[in-house]
Amino acid sequence: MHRTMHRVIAALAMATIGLLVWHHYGMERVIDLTARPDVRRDVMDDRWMGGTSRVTLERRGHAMTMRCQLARTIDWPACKYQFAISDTGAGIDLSEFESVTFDVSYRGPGRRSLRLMVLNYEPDMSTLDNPMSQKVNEVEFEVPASGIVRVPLNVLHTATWWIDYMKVPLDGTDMRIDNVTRVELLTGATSAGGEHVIELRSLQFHGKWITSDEMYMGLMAAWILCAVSWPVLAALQLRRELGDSGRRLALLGEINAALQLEARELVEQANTDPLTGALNRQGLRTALMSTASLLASPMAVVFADIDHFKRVNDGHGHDTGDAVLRAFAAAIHAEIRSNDRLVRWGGEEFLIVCPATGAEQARQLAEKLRATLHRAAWPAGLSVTASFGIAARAPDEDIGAVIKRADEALYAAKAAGRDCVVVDGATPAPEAWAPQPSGRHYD
Ligand SMILES: Nc1nc2c(ncn2[C@@H]2O[C@H](COP(=O)(O)OP(=O)(O)OP(=O)(O)O)[C@@H](O)[C@H]2O)c(=O)[nH]1
Repeated sequence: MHRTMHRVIAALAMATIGLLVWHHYGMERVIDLTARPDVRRDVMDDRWMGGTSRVTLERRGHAMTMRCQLARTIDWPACKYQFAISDTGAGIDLSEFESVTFDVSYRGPGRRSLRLMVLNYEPDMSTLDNPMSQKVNEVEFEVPASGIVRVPLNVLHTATWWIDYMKVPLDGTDMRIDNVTRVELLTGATSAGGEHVIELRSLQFHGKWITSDEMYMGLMAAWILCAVSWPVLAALQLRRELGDSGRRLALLGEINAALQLEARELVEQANTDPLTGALNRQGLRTALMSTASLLASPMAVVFADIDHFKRVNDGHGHDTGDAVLRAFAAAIHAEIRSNDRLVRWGGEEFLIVCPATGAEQARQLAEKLRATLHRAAWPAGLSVTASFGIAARAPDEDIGAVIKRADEALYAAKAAGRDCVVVDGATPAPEAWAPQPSGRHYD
């Protein structure tokens, strides 16, 4: 943003300098009365006022030559060029013009002077039926024998004879050239009698397309706008940046939350057996490390192993075997407490870690599970039983050692004929030798 503003200021500075130079040396607007097709050009002598001067006109292209036999037989004898711009009262605005130039040659007796009259139509005092009612602004100036004369327009003044004639109040006597309908160039007021030959090659009004005042006002407005807009733009930029960083923060928050969720899911996946949803060995390790109460005495471990599971796979296919494993884990999960942990130890072998549980309680749990398996409905109409080995943890005993003892008890249960519960170091409960349940069994 700052770079943009610097560029704007540099551009504005260059535009300012360029405009000032251009305004000073160029930007010129010219109205050429000797060339404009809508201007009627003519000459006139003083016979209409009772004088006896005589005038003739020769034209050569845009150049005009007025031959005037000036006769001083009246008070104000004169010959003149007349440039009629408008007969309707709708003239041209010369108020923004600065000067008028005459490319002229003058041959004649006495002083070489000319009078410029600029007639301004002002609706509050001028009427179309009386040409004299237009305000007469005039100035008299010396001219060389031949050359260009430049007359500044601000030396024009309202003719006193016209003010007298029109009886204009004081506040209406200011020089105005904002609605010029006629321009006249006359012989001087005191020109000597005799022949005056005046060749006029051009009569041009010069001004600028933009007045100095307009230009300075415009430049000032541009600089003020620039100065005011700087802090406003800076504030807007700041707001946009704040909004952007807010949005970035929100996005980062969302990404963070998604990553956390993903990380949680990954941890869960790493700790869970995908087939049964039970913990895997890594899951048990994590649970033991994060939940100290799991090992609080008394605690027991129950090993459960599906009997003759190989026959399920062999007889009904691996998919049915998987379904049995899922149903087995679900049946056990439904029976254990929420603070017990079910772990798939491998294959068809499961471990139940039971905190705050003694050997007898664990045995009762295993019996309950055994009965549940008997009652459960299994895929493909199968009957599924399991053998259970139990070990209770001695104070300060390593968990690995407890699991090993439970495994040995399980081995004993298998050896004892399966579908029974064996407690490590204890005589298996009488139910361990209970008769086989009815229904299909793989023996
Ligand atoms: N469908 C399926 N079978 C599995 C999976 N993991 C292990 N098994 C099978 O489980 C069977 C285990 O067989 P064994 O170790 O002989 O045990 P068993 O047939 O249950 O016999 P006992 O334990 O002595 O009653 C093997 O055939 C393994 O292929 C599993 O994820 N899905």
